[in-house]
Amino acid sequence: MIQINNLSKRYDHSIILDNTSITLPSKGLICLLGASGSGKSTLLNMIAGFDSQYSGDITVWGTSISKLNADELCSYRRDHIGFIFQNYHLLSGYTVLENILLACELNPSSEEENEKNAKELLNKLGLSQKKDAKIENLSGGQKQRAAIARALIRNPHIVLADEPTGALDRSNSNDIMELLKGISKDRLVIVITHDQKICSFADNVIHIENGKMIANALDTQTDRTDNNGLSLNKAVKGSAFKRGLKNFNVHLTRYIAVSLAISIGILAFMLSLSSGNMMEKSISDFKDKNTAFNNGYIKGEDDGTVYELLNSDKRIKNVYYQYKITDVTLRLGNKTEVIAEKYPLPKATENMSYGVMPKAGEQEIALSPSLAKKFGNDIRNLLGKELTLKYGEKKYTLTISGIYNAGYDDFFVSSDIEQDFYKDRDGDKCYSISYDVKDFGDIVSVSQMLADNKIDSKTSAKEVGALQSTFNSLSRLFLIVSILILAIGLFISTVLLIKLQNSRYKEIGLLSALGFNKGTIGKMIVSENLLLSAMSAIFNAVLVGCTYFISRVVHLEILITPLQMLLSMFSTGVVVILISIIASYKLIRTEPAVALRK
Ligand SMILES: Nc1ncnc2c1ncn2[C@@H]1O[C@H](COP(=O)(O)OP(=O)(O)OP(=O)(O)O)[C@@H](O)[C@H]1O
Repeated sequence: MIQINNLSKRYDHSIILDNTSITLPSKGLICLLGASGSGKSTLLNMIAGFDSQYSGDITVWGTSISKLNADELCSYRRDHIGFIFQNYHLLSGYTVLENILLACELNPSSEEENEKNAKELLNKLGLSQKKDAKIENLSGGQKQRAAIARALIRNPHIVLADEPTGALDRSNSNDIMELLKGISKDRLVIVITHDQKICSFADNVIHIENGKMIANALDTQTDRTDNNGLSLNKAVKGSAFKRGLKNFNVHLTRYIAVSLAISIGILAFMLSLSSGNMMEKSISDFKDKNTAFNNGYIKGEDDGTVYELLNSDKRIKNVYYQYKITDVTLRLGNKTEVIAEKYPLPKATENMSYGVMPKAGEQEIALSPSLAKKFGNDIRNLLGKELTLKYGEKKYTLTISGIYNAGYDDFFVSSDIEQDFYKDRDGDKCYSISYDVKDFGDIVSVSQMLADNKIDSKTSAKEVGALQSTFNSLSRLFLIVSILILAIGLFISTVLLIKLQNSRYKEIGLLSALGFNKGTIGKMIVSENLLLSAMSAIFNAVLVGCTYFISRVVHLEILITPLQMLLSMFSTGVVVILISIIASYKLIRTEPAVALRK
């Protein structure tokens, strides 16, 4: 027996039900009639325990459901209520059988037993042929039967049907009503309808008019004994992850689109960060080719001023005066050449034909092509060969490290050997000054400082400056484009996720109506979000891998370090989780009645 006492319901300022009372029997078919907007669905929602925002009291078999907490209401809905929705509320992407079994997921009985019951019910309803058909491929009448099967599968004591025949033709309507009439023999069935002909099936009719429930005398005498209290079993744990996985499969296409959009955005962003790596690679290539890249050369005599200026600058090291030297003998194999006069020359601006400039500490020498030819016709073959250099009393064994472009007989040795040449020249007039810049990044600024002091130095500052400015502009451009791609990716995926979640209010409302509590629904959505995040991270890894592979094939210097790869995957996962939390926050918090109305 259901006792409704002094029930009032208002939405904002409009009163829907106005301090109205009625007692309903435990068995029989009751039709609920009333004008559109009179509050029929509102009343049904309150009896079903979807909506508990009202004043007054609803007592079902001696238990006031108005006083139940959210979890108890879930148990009540799950164990006692079968609800047939006006618009079926069946889940697309799921089969007929899966839709029906959804109501059994929180059932303690075994999966086999539930499936057996579902199949028997489908048989009775003439839907056994369609059990494996996707719900969206069914006709209106078939959908309504599937919805009835879902409402009956747990053999509820109260069946509430909101216009179950609204979308059906007369013959289908009659079939459905016959069915509901049949099951009302041992339970209470309340049917909302606008159709007077449907009322001919009813044992009683309740009218809702001006916020009041009006009925002919209802026979409730026979079920006084049923008022011993509702049995409210503890919530049975459903596998939120299993449900999340199933949902993930159903919405897979949209989830793939979201994952791709985010992964591409983050990949673009990571690539722009990798432009720093490209810069470093180009600098190291430049250094390999031009080993005298940090050397500076200032021609002319000095009274100590320039020397002091260079030595006092922390960015500069290895400052020394250079002098003209004479009578240098070079010997390779059985060939000897004498250089009568050798003037110091700038190293950083020399172009190398083969090999590299001599490096300090390596005992190396570079020759001009005309000098090299005197030791062998194939000058390239000379690289790596050992040569003896004699200057005064000094004798050195040096390896030929390179051949540089010059039209006369000349050579370069590394700064340490060169300084050794000049050991006893203190007091002589210098020809030039040599210095090294410690850091690559300071080459341009040191040249600028010397220019500001009206000192003309020969360095690789122009090349280095050009390299840096090209890279700076490229990196800036790359960063802007990648931020744009990232923003577009984030925007698209957020919109897709919000749209997807908005389309799911009915599904969440339905689960709630079937007795899934907020915690389980929340866990289900979180599981989906985690799966989406994992999928996006994997997509991102695959995209990074493909980009890396393509860059190798087409010889593009795109460098992504393993750490950046991990970071890219990790940030993709985190971004997806954040967006999904934002997109599903409202969804998880929405009350079932509100969710079902959306
Ligand atoms: N969540 C809500 N917020 C505000 N107003 C609401 C809400 N739900 C229902 N209403 C209003 O309450 C009134 C009763 O709605 P209800 O759906 O119960 O009517 P009904 O009798 O079932 O109508 P119909 O026969 O057209 O389905 C309507 O005016 C409706 O606009």
